[in-house]
Amino acid sequence: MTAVFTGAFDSGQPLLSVRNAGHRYGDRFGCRDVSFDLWPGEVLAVVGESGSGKSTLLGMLAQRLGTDEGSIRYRIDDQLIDLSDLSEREVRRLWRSEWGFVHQNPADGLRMHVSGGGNVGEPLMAAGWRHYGEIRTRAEEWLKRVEIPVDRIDDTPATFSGGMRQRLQIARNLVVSPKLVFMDEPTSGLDVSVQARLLDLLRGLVADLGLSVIIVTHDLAVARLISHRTLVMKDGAVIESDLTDRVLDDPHAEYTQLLVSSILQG
Ligand SMILES: Nc1ncnc2c1ncn2[C@@H]1O[C@H](COP(=O)(O)OP(=O)(O)OP(=O)(O)O)[C@@H](O)[C@H]1O
Repeated sequence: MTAVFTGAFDSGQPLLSVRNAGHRYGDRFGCRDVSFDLWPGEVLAVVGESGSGKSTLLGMLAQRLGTDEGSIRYRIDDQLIDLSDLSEREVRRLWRSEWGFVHQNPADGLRMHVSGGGNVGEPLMAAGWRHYGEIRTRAEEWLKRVEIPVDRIDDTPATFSGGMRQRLQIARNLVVSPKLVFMDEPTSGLDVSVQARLLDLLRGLVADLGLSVIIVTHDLAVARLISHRTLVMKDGAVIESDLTDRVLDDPHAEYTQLLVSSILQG
């Protein structure tokens, strides 16, 4: 079953607007001529085989890689602002209050020697929360929400299972109610049964919080389950993009047909 988009098209403007954007490594483009709009509450999957440019695109959107051509605009106070016009300080503010990034490897997004509760509480402190009791209460709520037993609150993620670590990383990202969350293969390091449970949880949270998400995955089943729309990449370019059901049930590009049929045969 695909996620059903009930998002806020009536909000007038997209949250993110990307036009002809590209990033170059030396004299070669890692991704090029990418254009799309992302709406509030919408989940966009970026799929394609290894080397197709998914990570480059995500890195560029998340301002970790430069935008060498085209533009990436983000809605701030009802205006679409070109992200390349923002200062580093303004981009840091977005990370503190409006953006999240869920890494494939939870260790890249967690502080492994800080307690589980501390990992969830830190972003709240960075956002200005000062009252210890309130921070702890909110951390407990989020541990429950991501199905981590609250009696593990003082344990470090180094003592958690892979699935628990990934759920903790999700809680750390979502506790400050971001608007836009980037996800880089968030389920791919996990066992299949753990993946299914995590995806289910993620899908529920994303819908409840009305998050906009850009999720990179090589797994079309993940795209099917969680995303409203899918971009298919090949050789750094977007070769097909549409509602996820349409792309997966009736792929137009020959490359997408191959991707889909290789999954069906696999
Ligand atoms: N740091 C880099 N320096 C030079 N070229 C790079 C660098 N990172 C990626 N590339 C090239 O950019 C292109 C896109 O790579 P990218 O990592 O974005 O693909 P991907 O779809 O994310 O692959 P994977 O699924 O394996 O992570 C590839 O040709 C790759 O070799």
